[in-house]
Amino acid sequence: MASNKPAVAAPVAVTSTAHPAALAKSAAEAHAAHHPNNATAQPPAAFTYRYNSGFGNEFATEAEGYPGALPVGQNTPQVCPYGLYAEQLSGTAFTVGRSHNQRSWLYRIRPSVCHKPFEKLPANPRHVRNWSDAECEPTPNQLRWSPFNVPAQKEKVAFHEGLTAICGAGSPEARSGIAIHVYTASADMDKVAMYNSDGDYLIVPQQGALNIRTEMGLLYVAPNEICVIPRGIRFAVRLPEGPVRGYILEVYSGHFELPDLGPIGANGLANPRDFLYPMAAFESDVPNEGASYTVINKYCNQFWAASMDHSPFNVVAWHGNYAPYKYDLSRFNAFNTVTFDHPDPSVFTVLTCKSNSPGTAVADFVVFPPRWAVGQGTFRPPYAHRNAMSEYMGLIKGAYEAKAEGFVPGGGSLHSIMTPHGPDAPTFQTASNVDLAPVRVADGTMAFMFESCFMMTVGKWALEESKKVQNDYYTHWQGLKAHFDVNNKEGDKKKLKF
Ligand SMILES: O=C(O)Cc1cc(O)ccc1O
Ligand SMILES: [Fe+2]
Repeated sequence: MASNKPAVAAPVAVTSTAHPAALAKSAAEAHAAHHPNNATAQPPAAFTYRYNSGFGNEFATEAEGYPGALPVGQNTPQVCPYGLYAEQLSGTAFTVGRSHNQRSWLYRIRPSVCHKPFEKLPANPRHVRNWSDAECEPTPNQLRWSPFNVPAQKEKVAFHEGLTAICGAGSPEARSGIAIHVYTASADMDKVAMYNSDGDYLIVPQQGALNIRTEMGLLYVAPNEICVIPRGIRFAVRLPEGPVRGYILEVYSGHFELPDLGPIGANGLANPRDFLYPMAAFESDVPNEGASYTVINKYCNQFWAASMDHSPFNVVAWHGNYAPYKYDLSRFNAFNTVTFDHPDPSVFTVLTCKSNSPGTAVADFVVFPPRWAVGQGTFRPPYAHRNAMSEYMGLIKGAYEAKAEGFVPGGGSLHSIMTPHGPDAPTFQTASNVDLAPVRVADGTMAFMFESCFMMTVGKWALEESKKVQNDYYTHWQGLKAHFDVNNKEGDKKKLKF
């Protein structure tokens, strides 16, 4: 969350065509030694990625070559440096308390208002206008999806065209609820920008890196990294490595923040300094006069388009604490038991979007990273359970510790409120018999969960038309046999067979 101490963050990269991990070779090597699963790809040299670091910091940044583009000591001078326009982007109500207030000041070639009227785009069967529609199904069944197909290059599906709503609840109108999407794409957003009026997007690439141009600058986000594009910020996605697939968590209220650490102390889980924010960069390859740009807006879950005769990525300098950011999941500093029993998965929370009910999240983003398992006398995989929260899970790579098969990278599962689930029969069998030496678990794996207090319905396309729902999912638990023997009154363990 926003720090109470507004401090201008030190840049982590002044000029680089490289990923921050490549900033200092020795540092990168040291990192790689401790984070063996960090397979973050290097971005192409054609783009320059420059970041500041520190979650929720107050940043001040000017595009390279335009020193002094930020006004000094005031936000709205009579005439801004370089003849730029000053524009405020508010991420919270003006009057929100200082610790949670978010806004940025953008200094741009022309203000955002210079566009033609928006026109509504035709309805798309992969979108959901209203999660309470009769065709969205609330279901108490365990649901699992096989991976959605990634379009071929020649199909030319851009990121904004490949958005597919899976499940959700509530509405942007009421500023209450969430949506979970999958995206698949095979083409760059070319002269097209998008923004979401409905809420924040937390994007989890699963296949293929994303080059995301935002109003605040460029982000390179590879699988095993995530990014957050807050409400209203315009962005365009390019695909430097070809076709992509990934997941999106959208929250209709609030913003993501780091979870409180309680007794853990001042450090651990996702550390604030590992969050990277773009430095100012504007689009120089598009002439600002005579160019044609389309801006797509998701507004109350409907898509609209407006044209502009210049690039919306025309911010030469900005300052503030409302901006997109990225985070490398291999930096997650996991905590777990060093004695016994399986802790609740909240111990792996990367980011949370709080509701007004203390301790109950609109949505948590939780990961299951590679780590050591050392619990003694313990059934180590996730336990059988029924939850007061909804659990959507996805897999970036590898294999998830509670599921022997069927849950594959790019696939997903939904276990709704009070829907029973847990380790499948083969996992139970193996984990009940395994030797409890310290072992590495989930090496080469990254599973995640979007956990939410909302009771979600499932979109018609995701449930039926996609044909990706695994109808035999429930059978994976049917092999869980009763071991209780009514005649074994002494509870003699030796008589138990697993
Ligand atoms: O259902 C799941 O696999 C997610 C999960 C993991 C875990 O370690 C404990 C509880 C839980 O819901
Ligand atoms: Fe669960």
